[in-house]
Amino acid sequence: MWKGLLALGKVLEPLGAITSGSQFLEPDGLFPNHIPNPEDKTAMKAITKAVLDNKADLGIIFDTDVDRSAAVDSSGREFNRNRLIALMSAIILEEHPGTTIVTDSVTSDGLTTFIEKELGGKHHRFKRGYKNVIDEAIRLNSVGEEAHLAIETSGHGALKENHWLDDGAYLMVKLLNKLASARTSGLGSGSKVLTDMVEGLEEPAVAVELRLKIDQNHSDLKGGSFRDYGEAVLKQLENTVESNPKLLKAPVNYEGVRVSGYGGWFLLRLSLHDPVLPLNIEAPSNEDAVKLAHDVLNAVKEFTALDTSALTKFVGA
Ligand SMILES: O=P(O)(O)OC[C@H]1O[C@H](O)[C@H](O)[C@@H](O)[C@@H]1O
Repeated sequence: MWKGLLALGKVLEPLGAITSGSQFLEPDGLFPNHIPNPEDKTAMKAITKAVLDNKADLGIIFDTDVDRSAAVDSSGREFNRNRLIALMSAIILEEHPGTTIVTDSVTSDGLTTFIEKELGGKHHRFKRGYKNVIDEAIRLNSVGEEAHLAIETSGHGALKENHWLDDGAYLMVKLLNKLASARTSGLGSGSKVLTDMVEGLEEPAVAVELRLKIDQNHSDLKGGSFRDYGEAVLKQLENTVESNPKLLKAPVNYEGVRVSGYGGWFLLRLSLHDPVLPLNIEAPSNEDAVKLAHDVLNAVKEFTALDTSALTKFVGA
């Protein structure tokens, strides 16, 4: 948070920005206001409210060490998760036409269509983890595929021009540059220029993440590791998907099991750090999301060390 203060004092105010509506600037390790995470709904609600209450042009939110960020436009629309990636892709693809955008694995199908069909770039959906996406972008460049942006739905992002530093503040500076140049070239003030850049992005009606815990002390692990157990769950799901004509496994996928069906998709994968299988589902309606969840539940329900209660609740809802 102190870096956020630094950004306000050293960058925004000398540039003439009015920052008086800013909030929660006092560092407090107990995080009394909300979880310091730009993916968190309460955090985004707080910044959105501040933007609307203060009639601000733009809201900017960071995590504590400023490597994750998100923004809010003057109408209260969020630039986080897929929308932030879409916006950053639009900016980077103006500067580097045709370049590859590297993202994490939980990005939406709509984002791929937007990057490839609307912006003329290439979407390389890789693995979760900021280090994974950055290393992959560096690797692509080293084998002759140009990539300038590596970014996660978590709000972590890195640019080639910024030496691949995982730097949420730099992403926000790119947005501010865009605002400033739009104003100078008479394209109007305020954040509309940014909002217009993501206009063609299709967003799902339903997007959920359910995190299914593996009980490491459960006898069903038979003394094995939670990773082995998680892999067995994924294998079982993969086999079930292959025998279900309504489901289609993603032809290119770098982690977990990603599947399309009922107009939406799901991804079940192992968490990077925890004994957890995060399940992301996106669908055009709640009914379709429940159908996808149902198919996952049916495939994994025999794994007794896996806590499927969140999934059962979602299916029953
Ligand atoms: O795999 P998960 O449990 O969802 O966690 C994934 C996240 O882990 C850490 O927080 C990393 O810094 C992020 O880059 C990553 O996205």
